[in-house]
Amino acid sequence: MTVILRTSGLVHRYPDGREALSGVDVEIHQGEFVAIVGQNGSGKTTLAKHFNGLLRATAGTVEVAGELVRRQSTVELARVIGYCYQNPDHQIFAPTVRDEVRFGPAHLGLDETEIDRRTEQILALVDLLDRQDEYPFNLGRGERQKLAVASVLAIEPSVLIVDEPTTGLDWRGGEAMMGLVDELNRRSTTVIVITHDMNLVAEHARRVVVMAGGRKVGDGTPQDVFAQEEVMRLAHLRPPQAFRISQALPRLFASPTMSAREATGHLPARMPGQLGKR
Ligand SMILES: Nc1ncnc2c1ncn2[C@@H]1O[C@H](COP(=O)(O)OP(=O)(O)OP(=O)(O)O)[C@@H](O)[C@H]1O
Repeated sequence: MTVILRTSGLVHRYPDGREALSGVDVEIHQGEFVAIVGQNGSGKTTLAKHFNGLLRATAGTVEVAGELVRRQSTVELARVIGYCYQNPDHQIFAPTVRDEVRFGPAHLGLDETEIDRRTEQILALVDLLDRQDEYPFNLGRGERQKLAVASVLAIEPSVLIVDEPTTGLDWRGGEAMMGLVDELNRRSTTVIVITHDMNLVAEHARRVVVMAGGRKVGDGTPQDVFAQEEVMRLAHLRPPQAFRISQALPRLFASPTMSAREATGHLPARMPGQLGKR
């Protein structure tokens, strides 16, 4: 599989001296669906912002599509990497939904027919075609999030990075957003999702990179990573409930006196002498 993103010994120090990344090595292949997880401040966003050149490495290297990022212009990088920020309202600026989507391809210098073709196709994909003349801030939160993704997709990037895709959305909005992201990944877009949501990881990602204190502490399939107690402890993460139940069932059958709450790790297991005390 072709490597589309690679960091080697990536260190990032912010101007105030804080070291947010302390030597991160990661490789992402074309077509993957990767979740980057970790608690607040673990370095997820700092890492992702090196992929679109928004941040520059203090030390180490970042390569996008086989070329060092520092040798590529932001326009070149924008063709490969689409970045959707956590809050769509920080991204949206145009007077209409249509103009918002047209901006990216126009900035790339595409001709009008191609811009029109992409705009229509993508607005249809995110179900906003009949709202294209509206002021974007008249849309609901979920629709604004879809618009923010649409405006990135219009550039047809090979890699889509979505920071906390379901934050601020209700259950239906979250499902619609992740349905869209899944669909893009099926159509060969590489997807990187930055998230705290372990259910989302279990349901959608095929690989998970775990960050803690500016370092990569885990990397593997969700099943493998959730089972690594030390990694989960270092990152202060808890596997999703469905995973805990699937792990607990064999223990529950092996030890009929153990309660389901104990088996899934909700409470410490009772010591033999404490049976029946709770
Ligand atoms: N502009 C900045 N200036 C100084 N320090 C920063 C800046 N942005 C982030 N940091 C610090 O760098 C560290 C990593 O932050 P980062 O935002 O990458 O973490 P994160 O894992 O994405 O967190 P969250 O889940 O809260 O978004 C944190 O300690 C944070 O306070």
